[in-house]
Amino acid sequence: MVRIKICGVTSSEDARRAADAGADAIGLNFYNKSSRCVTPQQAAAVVRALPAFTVAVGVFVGTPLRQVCAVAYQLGLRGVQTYDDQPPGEDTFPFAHVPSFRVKDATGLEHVRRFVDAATALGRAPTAVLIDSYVEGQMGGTGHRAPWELLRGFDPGVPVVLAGGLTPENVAEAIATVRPWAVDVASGVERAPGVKDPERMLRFVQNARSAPAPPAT
Ligand SMILES: O=C(O)c1ccccc1N[C@@H]1O[C@H](COP(=O)(O)O)[C@@H](O)[C@H]1O
Repeated sequence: MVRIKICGVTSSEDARRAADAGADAIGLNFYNKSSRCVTPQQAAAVVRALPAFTVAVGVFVGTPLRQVCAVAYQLGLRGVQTYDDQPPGEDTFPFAHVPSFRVKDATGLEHVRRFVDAATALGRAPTAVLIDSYVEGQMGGTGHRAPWELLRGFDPGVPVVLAGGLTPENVAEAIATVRPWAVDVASGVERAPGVKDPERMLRFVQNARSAPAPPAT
């Protein structure tokens, strides 16, 4: 069954609704240029509101490893989603690590493969890789689709999380095309920037669950 992360949750109400809708994970965005950015204090309230079996993942852009780890420990995050081009240097992330890539063409996918190979050779294979669309000057949360056709059959050696422009309307087709391990959505289930729409979250989860199962991992 495909895993589902609803990203950019900014309130306890939205966290509970995402969990009630059936999401496996919610994302807390600490990137200060995002309309979905939360402070660690706001994030703590959101994490407290989650039921026991729904995990929280932190989204960090350009944040030093030490700071990422401090926030993740403090909040009890299950995973960290990062946007750095290099595998973590000296230390292994003591969390599920999901490096994220904005991909526009085959060269971009080759870069992902090389990243995973290099990290694996160092004994630091990521838990999964997230593939998003490439939009000049923006790191994520763009509402633009990733190149699904290019991603058909893409196997970097670790599970793939598909993100970028997913909606309740297109998620089943995206899963059927790419067969990702998980899907991740931010803007596609919002009614305003940073505010989730309960009905869209529910339909997103239902439609994702009705799509063909991804390969077993
Ligand atoms: O959501 C953001 O504002 C954001 C900012 C910087 C990095 C990542 C961000 N979000 C991630 O982007 C994907 C795709 O977003 P969308 O569904 O196309 O709106 C989202 O799932 C987050 O993981």
